[in-house]
Amino acid sequence: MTRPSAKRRVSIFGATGSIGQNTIDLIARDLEAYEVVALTGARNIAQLAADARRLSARIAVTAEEGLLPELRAALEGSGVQAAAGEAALLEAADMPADWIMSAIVGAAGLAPGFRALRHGTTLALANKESLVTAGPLLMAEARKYGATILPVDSEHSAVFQALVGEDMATVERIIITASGGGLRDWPESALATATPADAGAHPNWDMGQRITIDSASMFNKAMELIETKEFFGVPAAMIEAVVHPQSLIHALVGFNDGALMAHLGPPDMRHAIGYALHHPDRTHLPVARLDLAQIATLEFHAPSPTRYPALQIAREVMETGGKSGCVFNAAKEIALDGFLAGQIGFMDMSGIVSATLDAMSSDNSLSIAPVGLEDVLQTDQIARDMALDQIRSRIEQPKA
Ligand SMILES: NC(=O)C1=CN([C@@H]2O[C@H](COP(=O)(O)OP(=O)(O)OC[C@H]3O[C@@H](n4cnc5c(N)ncnc54)[C@H](OP(=O)(O)O)[C@@H]3O)[C@@H](O)[C@H]2O)C=CC1
Ligand SMILES: CC(=O)[C@@H](O)[C@H](O)COP(=O)(O)O
Ligand SMILES: [Mn+2]
Repeated sequence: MTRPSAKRRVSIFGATGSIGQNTIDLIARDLEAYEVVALTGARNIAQLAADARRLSARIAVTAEEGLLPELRAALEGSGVQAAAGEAALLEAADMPADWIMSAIVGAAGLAPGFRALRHGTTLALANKESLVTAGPLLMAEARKYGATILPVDSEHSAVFQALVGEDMATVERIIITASGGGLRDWPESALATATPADAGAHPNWDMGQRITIDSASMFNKAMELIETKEFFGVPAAMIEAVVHPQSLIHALVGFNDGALMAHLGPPDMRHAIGYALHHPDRTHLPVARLDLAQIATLEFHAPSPTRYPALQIAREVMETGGKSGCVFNAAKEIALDGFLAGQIGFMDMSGIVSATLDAMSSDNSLSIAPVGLEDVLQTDQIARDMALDQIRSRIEQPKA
C-alpha cells in the first residue's frame, strides 16, 4: 500500500469531531505530503464542507442521508464529490488510501473500519468501540488482509510506544491512567444528581461530549481496559487502571525485572495521532513540552469501586468474552443517550448496562463468540432494544 515517491493518501472518518479536527490540524500543516481521499462527518455539514474544500478532498460523506442536499450545496463548484448514508461511508472506506483515521464515535465506526481493513491499509484506531464490540474479529480481519491497526487512544498509544523493541513475554502488567473526569471532586452521594453539563466538562482533555461523560462515569476507562486486552492480547488480570488526576502519564508497562516504563506527555491528542501518522518514525509534533520541575509531583490513587461501578462491569465482560463486549458497549451507548435526554440519572447508567448484560445472559449465549460482522451488528441491535426496555421500565417504575 505504501507508495514511497507519491503523496500519502489519507482518509479521515469522523473528520468533524475532536479527533478528526486534531488529525486535520496535523495534515494541514504539511499538505504537500498528503492527498486527502475521503472526509466523513454526520451533522456538521459546514465544517465537513469547509475542510473538504481546504484539503481538496476527493469526496465528503455525511452519515445523514437527509443532509445530502445541504452538503452538495456547500461543496458546489469545489470539485469535491458529495455523498451520504451508511452505504456511502462503506464506499468511502473502499477508496484506496494508505492511512485511514477511524474516529467516528460509537459502534457506528465499526463497519467502515472493518471494511477499510480489507484493503490492507493502515487503520489509525481512535474508535475504541470497535475493539470493545468486536475486538477478536477486527484483529483477525487485519491479519487476514495484511492490514495494520495502530492505536490512537492516548493510553494505548502510550503502551504501544513503551513496548517498542520489547518481548511481550517479559510484560507483567499494563497500567492505564484515568483522570477521574469532570465529577471527580464531587462527593459520591451527589453523583446521582449530576447533569450532562456537569459531567460534560473534562478537567484535562478537550474531547467530544460522549467520551467526556464516559470519562466522568469511568465507562471510558472500563472500555479502555477491554481495549487493552483486545489490542495487546494480554489477560485481563495483567491490566490495571489507576486514577492520575493530572493526565500527564498516560500508561505504564511493568516488566518481569520490576521496571515500569511510563509514557508522559501533555494532554494533547495530536501526540498520539501524530505518532500513528508517522509510525514507525518519530517526527516533530506541535505539542507543548512538559516542565517537570514546575509539575513537581505526580498524583495517583486507586479508583473507588462504588463510585465507578463501570470498572467492575468491564472485568466481568472480559471474563465472559464472546458477545458480552458488544452488549456492554451497545447498552452503554443507549444508557448515555438516556442520561443526555434526562430520562435517567448519572448513576443509573451502570445499572442499565448491568441489567442488559444480565437479561442477555439468561440463555448462556453471551459467552459465544460472534461469527462475523453481521452477527455483531445483530447482537448490537438486540442489546440496544433491551437497554431501551430497561430505561422504559425505570421511567414507569421510578425509585421510591
Ligand atoms: N476526543 C478524544 O480526544 C478521544 C477520542 N477517542 C475516541 O475517538 C472517537 C471519536 O471521539 P471524538 O472525536 O471525541 O467524538 P466527537 O463527538 O467529537 O466526533 C464524532 C465524529 O463522528 C461523527 N459521527 C457521529 N455519529 C455518527 C454516525 N452515526 N455515523 C457516522 N459518523 C458519526 C461526527 O460527525 P458530526 O460531528 O458531523 O455530527 C464526528 O465527526 C470515539 O470513539 C472516542 O471514544 C479516543 C481517545 C481520545
Ligand atoms: C485522551 C484520551 O485518550 C481519553 O480517552 C482520555 O483517556 C479521557 O480521559 P479519562 O482519563 O478521564 O478517561
Ligand atoms: Mn483514552
